[in-house]
Amino acid sequence: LFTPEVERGKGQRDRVNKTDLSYQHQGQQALQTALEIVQDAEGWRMEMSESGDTIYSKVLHGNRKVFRLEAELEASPEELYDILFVKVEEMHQWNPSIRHIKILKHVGQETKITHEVSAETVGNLIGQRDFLSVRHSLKMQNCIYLGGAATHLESFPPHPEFVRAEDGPTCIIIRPSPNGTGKSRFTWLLNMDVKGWIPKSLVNQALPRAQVDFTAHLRRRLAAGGKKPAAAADTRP
Ligand SMILES: CC(C)CCC[C@@H](C)[C@H]1CC[C@H]2[C@@H]3CC=C4C[C@@H](O)CC[C@]4(C)[C@H]3CC[C@]12C
Repeated sequence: LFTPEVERGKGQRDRVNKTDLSYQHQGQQALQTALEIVQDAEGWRMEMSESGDTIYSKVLHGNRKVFRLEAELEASPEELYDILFVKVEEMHQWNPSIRHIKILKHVGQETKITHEVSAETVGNLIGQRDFLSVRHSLKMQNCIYLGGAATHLESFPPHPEFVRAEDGPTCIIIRPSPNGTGKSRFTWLLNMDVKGWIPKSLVNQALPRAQVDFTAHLRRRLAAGGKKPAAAADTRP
């Protein structure tokens, strides 16, 4: 792996205002920080490994436990970029862990501010959370990087209905699998502060579980191609 020079992303050349520049900077910074976590080889412990998918964990300074999923997916990096970044607003259609996801602001092609609401978990051990994040992408010749971190938007304060959690600094690295198979290597750093008063042991079980679920739903989405789930029947009289 190598660290891209995120400071000089194309977006930087767009004519943008101060706030937009600040969001671009936050996005680039999130990606940079997350890549540094992933690329530090020290201290990772294997949590689980099943049919080629592996989740590692590591405890960072300040006692935060982060999780790194490694998997191979049957799609090109471009296709995954399209599903995970361009069409991010469709994510709740194929991922039942997400109740709602909306782009609140576009900053150039590479940066967006998103609002996400997670679904109730089984038994509702961890209640619904909402997230306000800056999402940033960087496309290199082969690799595609997605970065993200919690952010603020004046026009979008925390909602009293939810506990606002913080996702990030987080990243996804998508690389083509070797030998031109058309598949991709997928690395996802989950670095989340779920907030609220929940036992750490519970959170540390829920997070790798969420990664396993996410990967399963993504695989189902890839197998279904562009097909949308059948629309609910119109029950109006
Ligand atoms: C355990 C409970 C509290 C949370 C479970 C839901 C988690 C797994 C959900 C909620 C919001 C989701 C994120 C929403 C948006 C994006 C941006 C996209 O480009 C890559 C996936 C990514 C980063 C999602 C990963 C999964 C995610 C973090």
